[in-house]
Amino acid sequence: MLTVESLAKSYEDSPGRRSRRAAEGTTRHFAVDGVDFEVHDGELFTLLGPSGCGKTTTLRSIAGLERPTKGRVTLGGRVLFDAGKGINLKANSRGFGMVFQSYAIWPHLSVFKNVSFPLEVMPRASRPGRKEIEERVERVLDVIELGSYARRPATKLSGGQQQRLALARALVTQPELMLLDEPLSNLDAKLRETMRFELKRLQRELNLTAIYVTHDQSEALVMSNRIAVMDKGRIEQIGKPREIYTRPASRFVAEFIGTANFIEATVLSVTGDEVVVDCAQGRLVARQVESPPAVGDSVLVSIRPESVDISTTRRGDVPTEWTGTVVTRAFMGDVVDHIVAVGKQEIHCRSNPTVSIQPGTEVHLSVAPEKVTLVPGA
Ligand SMILES: Nc1ncnc2c1ncn2[C@@H]1O[C@H](COP(=O)(O)OP(=O)(O)OP(=O)(O)O)[C@@H](O)[C@H]1O
Repeated sequence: MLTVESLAKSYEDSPGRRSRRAAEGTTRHFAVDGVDFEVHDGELFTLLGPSGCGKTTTLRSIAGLERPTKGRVTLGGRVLFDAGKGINLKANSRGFGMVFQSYAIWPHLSVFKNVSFPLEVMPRASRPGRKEIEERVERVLDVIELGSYARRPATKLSGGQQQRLALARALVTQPELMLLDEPLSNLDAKLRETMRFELKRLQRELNLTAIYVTHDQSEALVMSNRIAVMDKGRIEQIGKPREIYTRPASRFVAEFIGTANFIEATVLSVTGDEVVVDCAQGRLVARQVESPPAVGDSVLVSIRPESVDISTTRRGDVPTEWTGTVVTRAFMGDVVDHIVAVGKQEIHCRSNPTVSIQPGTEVHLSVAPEKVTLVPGA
């Protein structure tokens, strides 16, 4: 539906930055540096990455609020921006609904008026009639479950309700694409979690196509159909949440998406999809279906804490089993973490709270081959 090709946006350096980078012979820096992706119909597509990685600049470029330096943006075949051809449609003619971090509802208007306003200010030719405006506002308020608050001043809503109101205001214009920039970041932790599910439900029920910007990896994993992980103005990996989590394409992605144990290793043998590597802890067996490495390659092994099985008894029937000593244990309600010293490396294990082993105890760690990820380019 939406296609973004070779998108780049550079800014003139600030004086401080300019003097730091004088030796590089440039006075510009790229906030977005060659980004390509497609967003499919009905999909919630997330741009995820640390602060300053270029998420917002990418979103604003798609919205028409920034003029990109290079690239092309099309929506259903319609060219919105093309640097080469000098095409740059105005933001208000791109047909997008937008919800930003500061959801800025209009405090002097009622809930109803906040939602009807975007329709009332439409150009006369496309503006719906009074009755249709009323119907559309009522329908949207019902969908976001604020129907009974229609006459209330917008300021007399809770934070979460105000956030939903901001969403309703964007939805009422029936946009082809919703652009959401950290829309939940001003809410407290508990409400943010509830709103994640609400937003996801709405997106699914209304079959909305949306681009969602966040730096919060758990938010991205819960809500997205697909995620693009960004770093330094570029996309590191695009994939479904599970793929990104279980098969990170780089160390950056593995580190950014949750915690992982990283182990340097060398490939000993490759038989079909079974890869045996040698690391400081001993042998480790991995099942690498996609692009297996070659014998002798240096690789980085990534193992999620919840993929490490911890036990006080030796299993003996598993391909990878290490012996170590519990260093610390932390109870976190729904899970228990153990840090185990295996030789010189500490391995982070996460299990259900029924497992609780005293520090100092000798334990055996095992990992199923399909839970071992060999990160390329290590
Ligand atoms: N108007 C501007 N002038 C100069 N540099 C800018 C401008 N806007 C953004 N930048 C720089 O571009 C880079 C990317 O910024 P951007 O806001 O896109 O990042 P982000 O990933 O959305 O970060 P955050 O999560 O903190 O909002 C940063 O280094 C930022 O300082």
